[in-house]
Amino acid sequence: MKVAWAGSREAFQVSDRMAKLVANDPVFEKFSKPMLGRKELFKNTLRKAAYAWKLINDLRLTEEEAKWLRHYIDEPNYTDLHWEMFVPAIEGQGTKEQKKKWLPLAQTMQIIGTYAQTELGHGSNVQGLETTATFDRQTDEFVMHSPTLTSSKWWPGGMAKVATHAIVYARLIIDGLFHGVHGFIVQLRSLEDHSPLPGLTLGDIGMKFGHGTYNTMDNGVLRFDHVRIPRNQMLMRVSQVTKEGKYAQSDVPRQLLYGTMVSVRQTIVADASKALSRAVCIATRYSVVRRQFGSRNGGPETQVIDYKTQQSRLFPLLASAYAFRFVGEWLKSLYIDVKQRLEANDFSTLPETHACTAGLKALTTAATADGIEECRKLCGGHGYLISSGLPELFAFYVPACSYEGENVVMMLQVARFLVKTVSNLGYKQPVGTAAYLGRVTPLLQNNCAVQTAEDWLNPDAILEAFEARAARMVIGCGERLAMFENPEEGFAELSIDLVEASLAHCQLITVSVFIQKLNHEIPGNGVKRSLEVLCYVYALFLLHKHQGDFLATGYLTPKQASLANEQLRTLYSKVRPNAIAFVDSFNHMDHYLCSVLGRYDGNVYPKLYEAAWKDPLNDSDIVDGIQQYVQPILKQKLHYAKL
Ligand SMILES: CC/C=C\C/C=C\C/C=C\C/C=C\C=C\C(=O)SCCNC(=O)CCNC(=O)[C@H](O)C(C)(C)COP(=O)(O)OP(=O)(O)OC[C@H]1O[C@@H](n2cnc3c(N)ncnc32)[C@H](O)[C@@H]1OP(=O)(O)O
Ligand SMILES: Cc1cc2nc3c(=O)[nH]c(=O)nc-3n(C[C@H](O)[C@H](O)[C@H](O)COP(=O)(O)OP(=O)(O)OC[C@H]3O[C@@H](n4cnc5c(N)ncnc54)[C@H](O)[C@@H]3O)c2cc1C
Repeated sequence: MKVAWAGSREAFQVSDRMAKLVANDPVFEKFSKPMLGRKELFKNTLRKAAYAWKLINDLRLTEEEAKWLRHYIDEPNYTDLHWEMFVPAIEGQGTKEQKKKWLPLAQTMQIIGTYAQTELGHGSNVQGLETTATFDRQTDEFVMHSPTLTSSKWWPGGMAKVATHAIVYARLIIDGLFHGVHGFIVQLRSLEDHSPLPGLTLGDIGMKFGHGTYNTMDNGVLRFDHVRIPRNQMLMRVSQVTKEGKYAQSDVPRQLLYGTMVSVRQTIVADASKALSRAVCIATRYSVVRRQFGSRNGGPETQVIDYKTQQSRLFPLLASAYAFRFVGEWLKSLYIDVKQRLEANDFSTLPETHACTAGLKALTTAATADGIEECRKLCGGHGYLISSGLPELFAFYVPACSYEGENVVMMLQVARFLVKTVSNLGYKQPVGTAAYLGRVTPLLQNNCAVQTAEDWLNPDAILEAFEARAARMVIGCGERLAMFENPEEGFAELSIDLVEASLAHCQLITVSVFIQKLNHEIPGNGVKRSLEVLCYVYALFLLHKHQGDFLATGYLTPKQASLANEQLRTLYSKVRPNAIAFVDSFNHMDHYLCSVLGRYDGNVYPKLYEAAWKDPLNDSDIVDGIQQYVQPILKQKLHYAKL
């Protein structure tokens, strides 16, 4: 099961080796992080990042190994932006000459980059960005400027104190004419003494939600006061500006300017399963240790995992972790394919890839953020302690619902893709994840054939149910949209329904990828049979949660919906004996979990007791402030006390 989770034996070995390397190196200790102030926290992260870079070089780690190493260090920092956004932006949007000049510098970290797109006034609406890049023909330069307060770049990670360079997105102006938003490579700091270059205002945007997690990152603010950069620092794969000031667009679609976001959204989907599996591992292990009620004849109380209600909250999350792992893997292969096509100037699959990365990013991050919080509640009161590992994990994870495309905005992008697919149905056969929309007649006409709870243990029945629900919701939206004279007005008016239809489409993708994985990629019977149970749990849980959709579209009868729920209850009993094996298969080490409740050895209570004594308040019996502020209250005889 560990190999099935990792994707291959080799993938398991790489990840396992890097997890151990990090766990066994005292430099990467992280239990004390919550006690550090912001400056110490930040410096500590700089120290770890520098040490990690040394290890990567000394041990000659591969790119894959380096990624795992950074992952297990488990502290957001400037290197994330450098490797995941700055470098890919140059790779995807730079010309051959630009790549030749900038990539070697970036790949050896002689320069450190960030991705400066979002501004104080605009994040989602990229075309609304206000920073300007005005071409000056006399000097063959662009003049970068922040004309308003709201045009201040705001949020880019690593920008406040570390990055030496940034890809800055700005409106291109030539001879007073706007030519849309483009990316520019801008140097931010001196490579000698790290001071900000003239004309730039740089700073940190302030503390963020949680304590020891995202505050390790220096998210920054940046303002330009007429800063000049050479013309050849505009990323020119998509559009070019000549030294005469002529603007030209190549055959490459404009959307490629957004290509870095597609790449990172794919990574975020692949990472969702890491965060969810971590929370589920903690909650499952603790639910086996924790006992409440049910003692008979002085025997032990019931393990809380044996309560059906606990199972009904926990096991769908366990199943979701596996579903997200597999859909993340699938999306990665889709992305690798599109990347190769883009390099060869084949842009045909870009719209579908954009819809998949946007929609699955929204689906997986929302479910993971909610799932982590549910896991905290599944651990009762102790889940609220920092030492449970869950509050910090939640604080770290929850911004994923906003960054790299706010989730609702992303679902609306999926809706645009679906509406377009439906409106082209007459003359263009949909393919890939939208292929089912090419079979609308049977999907709209046939109803569910399930008659018993056992009938739900059938991948074909499940797939057809999810396809019919999505098709009916999408087609329904299409029909209602057609009633509007102005399609954009219609889209805005129906946006709530469109987001729900997009969610149905994305859930269909996750369910069908899970089934596909079982049918074609899991060898042997033992692992396959166990995963099958989780696959059914995932699908029937979604069906139960969204039964309103399935009933309202007329595909299911109330009786069939209730049979699905009956089957789900039975499935929970089948998950229970393997619950610990399922979470052990994630291969998460105690260092990575950073949770007293989720310890591999289950030794929760003594360690929880021990951890409490490490709190700085327990350094002495009488702490600073008691004599000054508490003793006087005790000693004074105040007015009301006399009455
Ligand atoms: C660094 C990360 C490391 C590891 C990952 C793990 C953890 C992450 C850790 C930390 C996070 C750190 C960094 C976070 C960074 C950021 O957040 S960077 C900023 C990200 N910003 C956004 O995501 C902005 C969201 N907005 C947009 O993407 C777009 O503007 C839009 C809302 C999608 C589209 O806007 P609009 O409606 O105005 O449309 P147009 O711009 O006119 O688009 C027209 C057509 O193009 C299609 N389109 C849009 N985007 C894309 C795309 N990316 N690829 C392909 N096609 C695209 C759009 O659908 C339209 O199509 P049409 O309808 O067919 O014409
Ligand atoms: C931790 C973190 C790290 C970040 N790192 C970076 C970085 O490195 N570089 C960078 O450039 N940016 C970064 N960002 C910024 C991030 O990309 C944006 O915050 C994100 O894209 C969301 O945009 P917004 O803040 O403008 O949200 P808004 O769009 O203002 O969202 C506010 C609300 O409006 C709704 N809304 C907006 N538009 C629509 C619409 N058309 N229809 C319906 N509802 C709508 C949204 O659903 C949401 O509920 C980071 C943000 C965070 C939190």
